[in-house]
Amino acid sequence: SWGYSKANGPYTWVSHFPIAQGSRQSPVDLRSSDTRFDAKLQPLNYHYMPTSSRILNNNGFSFKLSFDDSSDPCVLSGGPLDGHFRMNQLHMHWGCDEHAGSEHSVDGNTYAAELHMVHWNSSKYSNMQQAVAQPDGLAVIGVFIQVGAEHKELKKITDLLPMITQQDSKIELSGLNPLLLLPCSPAYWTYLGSLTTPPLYESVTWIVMKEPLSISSQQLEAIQSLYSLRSGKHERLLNNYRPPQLLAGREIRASFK
Ligand SMILES: O=C(Nc1cc(S(=O)(=O)[N+](=O)[O-])cc([N+](=O)[O-])c1O)Nc1c(F)c(F)c(F)c(F)c1F
Ligand SMILES: [Zn+2]
Repeated sequence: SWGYSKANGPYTWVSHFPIAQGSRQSPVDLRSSDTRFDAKLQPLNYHYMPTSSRILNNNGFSFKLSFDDSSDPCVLSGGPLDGHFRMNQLHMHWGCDEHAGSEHSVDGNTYAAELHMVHWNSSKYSNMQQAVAQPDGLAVIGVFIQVGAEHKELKKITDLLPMITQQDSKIELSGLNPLLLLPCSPAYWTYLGSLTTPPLYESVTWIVMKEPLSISSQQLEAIQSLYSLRSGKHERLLNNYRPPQLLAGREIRASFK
């Protein structure tokens, strides 16, 4: 199946997922020459509260936190969005060194990692599975991550990663507050794009926060070590980020000047 190695990585995905060459693929380079300040963009509106979740090592080389979105859900609205979007899960993309690992880039600059908070359109659809392939089905908040001071809230996740190094292992985590995973500044870019992993559905309204979060180098190592521990031997570390795709005439709007 697909992955991130030479044999099954991003440049091979088109053979099983032809939409990989579609006209609204993600990620993209957020080039200032392609972005336009849009004064009509509303502020983002989060109704996020501490919630219970489960961390799953979903394929041996990444992890995702699934939220129980049946009880009091974490809901996103405002910004470029019509209606309410319920948070379904969050996960990360990263690389081998601290200067590459994010999926989006800013004028060609990449960060150590990128956090994705995946929400589905609960105003129009009844569950994630129904929404995931619809053009207005998903909203994903992307948050850049750089190495610096330790991040207390992300520590609740990075401290648990050594316990889920085996594929399909999972662990409960309650009391994570997604609000604390967002940067202080409300500034964001938004554009219409896709999932960045197969099946690459063109169903995502992307909202990429301008201000990065900082995590400690120990926290980044805990994230990066998820892969090498799985294979037992100290294999080359993994990159699980897709390279930038063609903007193909799309506009990127900025909520800030
Ligand atoms: O865990 C993942 N889940 C996931 C990703 C996206 S996404 O990355 O396409 N996205 O849009 O954020 C969208 C949805 N979704 O439900 O919509 C997802 O469930 N994907 C994932 C993965 F399977 C890997 F093998 C890997 F190495 C990695 F880094 C990953 F991020
Ligand atoms: Zn992602």
